[in-house]
Amino acid sequence: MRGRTSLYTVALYAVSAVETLICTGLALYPLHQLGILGQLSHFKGLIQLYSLSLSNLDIWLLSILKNACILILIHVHGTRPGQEEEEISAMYKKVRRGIRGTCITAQLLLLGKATVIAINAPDNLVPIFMNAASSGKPFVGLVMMFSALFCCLLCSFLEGMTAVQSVRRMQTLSKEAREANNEDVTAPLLPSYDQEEKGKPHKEKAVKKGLSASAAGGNKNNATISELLLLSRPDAVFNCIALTAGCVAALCTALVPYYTGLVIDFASIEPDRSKFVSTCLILVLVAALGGIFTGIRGCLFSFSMNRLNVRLRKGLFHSLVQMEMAFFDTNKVGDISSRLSSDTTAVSDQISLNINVMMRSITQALLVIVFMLAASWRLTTITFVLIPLVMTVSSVYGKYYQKLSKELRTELAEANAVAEEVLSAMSTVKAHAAQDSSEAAYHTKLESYSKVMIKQVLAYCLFAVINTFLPNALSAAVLFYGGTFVLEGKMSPGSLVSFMLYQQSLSSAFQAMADVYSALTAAVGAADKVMELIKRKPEVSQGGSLIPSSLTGRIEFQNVVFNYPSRPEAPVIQGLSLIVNPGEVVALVGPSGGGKSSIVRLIERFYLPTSGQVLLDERDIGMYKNKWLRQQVALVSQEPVLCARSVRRNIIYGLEAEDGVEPPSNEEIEEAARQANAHDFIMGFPDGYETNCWEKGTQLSGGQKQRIAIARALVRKPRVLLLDEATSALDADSEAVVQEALDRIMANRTTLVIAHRLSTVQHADKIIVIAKGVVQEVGNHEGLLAAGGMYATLVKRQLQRSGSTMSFSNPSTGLEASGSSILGPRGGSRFTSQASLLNGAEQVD
Ligand SMILES: Nc1ncnc2c1ncn2[C@@H]1O[C@H](COP(=O)(O)OP(=O)(O)OP(=O)(O)O)[C@@H](O)[C@H]1O
Repeated sequence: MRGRTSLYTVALYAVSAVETLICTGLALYPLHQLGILGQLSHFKGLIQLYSLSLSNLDIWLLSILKNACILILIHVHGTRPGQEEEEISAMYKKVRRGIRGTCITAQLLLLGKATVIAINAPDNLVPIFMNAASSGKPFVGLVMMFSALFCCLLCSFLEGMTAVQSVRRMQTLSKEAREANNEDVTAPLLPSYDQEEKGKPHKEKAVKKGLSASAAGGNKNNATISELLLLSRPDAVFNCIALTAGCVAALCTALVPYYTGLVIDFASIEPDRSKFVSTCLILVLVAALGGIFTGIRGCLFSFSMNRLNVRLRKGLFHSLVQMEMAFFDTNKVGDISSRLSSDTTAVSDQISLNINVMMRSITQALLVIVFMLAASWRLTTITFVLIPLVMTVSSVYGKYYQKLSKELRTELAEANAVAEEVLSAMSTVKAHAAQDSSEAAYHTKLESYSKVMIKQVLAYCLFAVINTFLPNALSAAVLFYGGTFVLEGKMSPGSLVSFMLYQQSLSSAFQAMADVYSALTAAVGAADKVMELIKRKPEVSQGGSLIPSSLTGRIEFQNVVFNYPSRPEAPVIQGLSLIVNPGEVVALVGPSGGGKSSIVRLIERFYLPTSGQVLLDERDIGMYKNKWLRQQVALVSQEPVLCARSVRRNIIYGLEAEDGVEPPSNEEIEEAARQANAHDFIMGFPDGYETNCWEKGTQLSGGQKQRIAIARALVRKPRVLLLDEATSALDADSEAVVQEALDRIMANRTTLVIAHRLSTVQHADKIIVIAKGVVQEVGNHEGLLAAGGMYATLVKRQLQRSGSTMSFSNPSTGLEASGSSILGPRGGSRFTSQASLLNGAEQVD
């Protein structure tokens, strides 16, 4: 941050210093050459020198005034303290406007001077400079004047850019400092490094939040056009060859008007048949070469465009799969997939296509300018006065278009998210007859999208109108002055025709550049989001490098405090300490929202605790190598997600050769499936283990999916098993089969079970009752019933709700319970009760 701020400020000072030096040199050197520098010490002499028509003193003065204005604006006006946020923001806006206004005024004055010289300067220049030249001194007055003009013009552009960026940066820092301090602070435009440092963590936090980071934390992750161009670096070879081909093609294009002019002169002004024929042949040859090299250039650029597209998608996908879970809590899947599909294509297409056009246009423009200067420097100057106008229109439009483009993508992503949500939950939509409201929601989103799209279309129309008018106006002006020069005998008709063709060629080059600029700025809108994601570092690291030779499976929570990053104000776990000994089966029960699943997520390291530690075998869980940890700690969740691939590949998900591990053998896969009660039904499929599960396992029942998920966990031979309501979504029959498998696999493993059903938890070695992120009770089923606390109440409520005839003997609560199905041994038939601890819990809460 500090570097960037310093860079802008340093760049501003550097450009101002260079400009002052060059302009001073170019203003004083001619006077020195003429031996009249001494007159500068007299005020009268200075006025006289300034009035010389080819003097550069006015440019020098203008440059000094401009630099002074910009620096004064930043230092004096900008350091005034503001009271309110709006005041400060308005002040920065004023300063930026002032800087822009100063630069534009200077640029207009410079262009005005160039026009006046081009129209009025006599052919023999000013005698005084002619005398200097004839006296043998190497001095060309006009060239120096144009150098001074060009230098001042260029520097004013650079100063404008750096100064505005500098002010923007300062505004962001000032805002961050205010937010960090949460108190009224003065808002100097040139912040101290202290302020920058204060703003830093705040901004980093904002960036970490996700897709909306740039809105909160400035433009750190914003892709700039130069960043987009850098993305093409790996294709540098192809681009270089394409560029060379483009240069040759541009040279050929630039030669066409030249030979056209000669053909006209040899046909009419100085008739010469043989020269006429040979020039025509050369013209055809030049045109043919131009065509061939244009083809080579286009082909190579298209090739690199496709490579870039693939590279972008790979980079983005790589970045996405590394993201921590909190990222997916705050970013919609629709938005993310839109980045991956349309935005990457937009970026790569726009970049390569526009690099192609940009290179061609720049080369073409440079060559054409040389030819134009050779044909007529006056007409060239007039042509160039109008160019900044076109550029200004393009830049203003570009910014607006970029904003609209970003808005449009966001609207589209939102509409897609709604559609995706509805389509992926079609059964729920139909079951609730929510088709109409779903359609209405989608229509609303589409309407907002259409509104932005209409704005974008109108913006494009306006730009097209202006962009078409300006080149034609330019042609008319050039034709007028060119015609006058021909009438005055200063130019041949052939040269005027050549010049007009050059000018058209230049116009098309600039037009293309303007188009490229606006298209690139549109690509920046898409690239902003893509680059933001590619560059984003995951908040939860991929883990350490520890791979111990054995693992007992002891889990310990040491005073863990946790809240979800997306809801920092809502504590989920508050000072939780618990120990699960190796081989123990521990059940977590408690009211809904109490934090049970969050405990499992912390063990899985989907999230990091806010404070405290989660230990596995007395070491912080983050120290273990991620891949190894995922094999040792297996999770079976309530709704297992199967992928559109074979049953076999679903079972060994994450253990394939591409994952960098030795894939399990067929025997191991089948053994895992047998233990999960899945082998028989899998073999019942026509293709057995090669049967495709289709997207999200749509062709399998809930129980079948769950058993494949259990096999998936078992094939890893985990030491720790996490069962997060693994049977709660199943019907009684499926639950029976799945529960039987679970009972079997729990043996000899540390198992943490979350269950709402009494049948699942009552035989656990230890039952931990969690409510509001705090351990309320710990004990076994009988002990907790006897204690008559929250667990006993939960059980009581459950039995009442289920209408069960079962009764517990519970002296303290007075509950009478019986029923062999519930009280049966572990591994036995313990699944007949459909009563839910959750139901009871809701009332307890
Ligand atoms: N991804 C998330 N982002 C933000 N808050 C969350 C997230 N997941 C859960 N929560 C919140 O954390 C709290 C604890 O949720 P958790 O899923 O751990 O409860 P639970 O005890 O497992 O509940 P249940 O028994 O209903 O599954 C709840 O208030 C919930 O709203």
